[in-house]
Amino acid sequence: MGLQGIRPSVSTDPRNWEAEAKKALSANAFGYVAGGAGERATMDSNRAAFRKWSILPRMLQGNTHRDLSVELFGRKYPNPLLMAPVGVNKIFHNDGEQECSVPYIMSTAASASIEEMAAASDGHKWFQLYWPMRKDDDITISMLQRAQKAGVEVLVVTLDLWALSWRPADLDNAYVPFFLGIGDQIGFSDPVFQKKYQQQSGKSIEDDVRAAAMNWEGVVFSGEAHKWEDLELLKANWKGPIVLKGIQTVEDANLAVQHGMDGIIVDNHGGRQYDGAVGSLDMLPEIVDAVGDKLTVLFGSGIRTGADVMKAIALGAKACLVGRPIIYGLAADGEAGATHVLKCMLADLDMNLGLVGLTSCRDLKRNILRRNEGFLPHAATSN
Ligand SMILES: Cc1cc2nc3c(=O)[nH]c(=O)nc-3n(C[C@H](O)[C@H](O)[C@H](O)COP(=O)(O)O)c2cc1C
Ligand SMILES: O=C(O)C(=O)c1ccccc1
Repeated sequence: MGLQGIRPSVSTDPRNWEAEAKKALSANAFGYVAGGAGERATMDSNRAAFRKWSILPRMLQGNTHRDLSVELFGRKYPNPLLMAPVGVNKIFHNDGEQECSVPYIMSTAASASIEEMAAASDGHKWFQLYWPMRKDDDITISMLQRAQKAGVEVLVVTLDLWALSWRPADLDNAYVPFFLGIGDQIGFSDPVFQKKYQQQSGKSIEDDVRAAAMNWEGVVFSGEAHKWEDLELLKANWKGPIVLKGIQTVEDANLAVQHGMDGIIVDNHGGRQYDGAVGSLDMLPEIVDAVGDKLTVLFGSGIRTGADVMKAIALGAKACLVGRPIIYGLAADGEAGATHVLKCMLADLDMNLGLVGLTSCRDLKRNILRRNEGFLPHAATSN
């Protein structure tokens, strides 16, 4: 469209998306999406980690046509991007959850029920679990059964948010969207939760949505941590691949293998959960070296450009999760804006892959990268 003189309604430059979302959102909603834990040092490390690697471009490769497809858990995907699970989507735009050629990992904290999201999607379906404590195993099992019935193929279990972190932006704004009942639809529509809540409180959810929201948050973010052995419950109640989200060390990656997991997502929640930590991409190579031939390694946190995707895949990830950029697009222009951001990232990936001489995601190996020692070309920091 740019070549026909039509300016896009949302920028094509990944560095502008956050600012465009800021213009469109309330200060509370913007603080929630753009914010992170503590002084956001983990967020900065996530971006800086990409600058430690540079791509080696090759010429005269005859690679006019490129193939971005990848295979995950025995199924083919048209490209290596996945929409990261993102909760409370309704605070960013009324369109809430949306659909395009990139699979959407439905969040437990989504603004719609599992059944509604599944009905709106004709592609591969993934579901991300915020995992209730053992006293609420019946609710966990109910959510898994609903997801399975709705046609979900892959279960993603998020490990790094069993309690909400210290997030100064939200604390200063006194803003907790899910206490207002936003992002609680999966709980509110769950028959086992409904029954338990009625028995405990003598009330129905509609009687007092705020009280029900507090109760549901107590179920999913109780502040109590699970143990590795607890994964047996999920294995016994899920037919299909299970992927652990939030792995950042070789030790935990090895434990995921020992506990029979099918995949891991090397991801630190986009720096939203703990501060002063290592950049997610910094940990990818050694984790892939340890477990890459035993389970599927996916990557997330800090992905903004096609080059970022190339680096993560060259370092051994099979696909990449994109979080905030899609929400920024959603905020700026609803479903069209979210789709625009994804299309920009895919076009950037395709052109960049081609112009450095590659034909397919399968060509993305470590030998296309050079590690930058010492000088690092500017590490972008967030707002
Ligand atoms: C507003 C927002 C809500 C999120 N909600 C969830 C969620 O419900 N479940 C989850 O596993 N991760 C959640 N995440 C984390 C993302 O799935 C992902 O790990 C992170 O955004 C990746 O980093 P990036 O934003 O730098 O791409 C959320 C992230 C954001 C920005
Ligand atoms: O904000 C988040 O990072 C997140 O994962 C979340 C947690 C609870 C509700 C919505 C999103």
